[in-house]
Amino acid sequence: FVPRITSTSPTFQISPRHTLFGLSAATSPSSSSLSSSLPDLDLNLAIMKDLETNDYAIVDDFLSPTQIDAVIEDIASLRSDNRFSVAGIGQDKSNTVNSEIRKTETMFIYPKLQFPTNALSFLYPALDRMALTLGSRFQVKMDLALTEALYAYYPNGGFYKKHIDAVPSSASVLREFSFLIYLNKEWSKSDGGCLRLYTNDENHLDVEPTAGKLVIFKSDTLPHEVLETSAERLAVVGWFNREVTPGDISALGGGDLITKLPLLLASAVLIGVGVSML
Ligand SMILES: O=C(O)CCC(=O)C(=O)O
Ligand SMILES: [Fe+2]
Repeated sequence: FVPRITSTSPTFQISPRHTLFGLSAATSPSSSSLSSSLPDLDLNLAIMKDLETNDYAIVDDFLSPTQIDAVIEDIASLRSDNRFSVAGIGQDKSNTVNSEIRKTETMFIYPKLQFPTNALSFLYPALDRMALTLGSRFQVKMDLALTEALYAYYPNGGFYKKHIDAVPSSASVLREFSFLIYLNKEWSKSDGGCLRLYTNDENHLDVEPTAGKLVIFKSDTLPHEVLETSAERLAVVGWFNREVTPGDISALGGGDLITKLPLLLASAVLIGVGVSML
């Protein structure tokens, strides 16, 4: 039995209708005054149900237009300050750039920046709440100190080949949920760049990275890839990690996790670590 999210959650007590994890999504003009005064549990519940049944969930209007603009501005200004670097992939000891697997530029936004930008000051609390909500729904103890996230900029021609985010025998096994928030206004089908979710052996689902959309999926079960994009493609990409258990340490023979944990706490080195090609 998984408890229903109740109104005792502080997130929902103070939240207006159509608020997800503290971020106000676009409100429906047709909602009645009564329902607009109630917290919107159904939308949250729908996400949780989707995640439970399909291992993924998609919310089209997670960010408001103002929030979308704030994150886009943030990425533009951080890129012009040269805060982005070409992303590497591979095993941790040789986290070398392999453009055959992934072509993108990234900037870590976790561990949290000491002086959060305008966008990060609403993203950080929203992401923390999201991790806690998911943890309580799925009865997993999340460790917010281990949250990883980055801004990703895919240039024209960017892509990321099929992979899974949580790989056994590596510290990435702590990743419970992967999340993506897309920031691409005026996206058109001909731009390519879809997130392809391999929902089972025979089927896949292509998700367009349109502005404001949130995608959450189980990190260990859902292979996915970014199809080549012919337009610049912006995303917030991240992973909510669960607490380390003694079982993790013995399962990994101590080696991987013990050597990586201090690093993991100091900086999000898991990116590209243990992400295996399928
Ligand atoms: O940019 C995306 O849509 C997905 C990125 C991804 O899968 C990853 O960084 O692990
Ligand atoms: Fe991924």
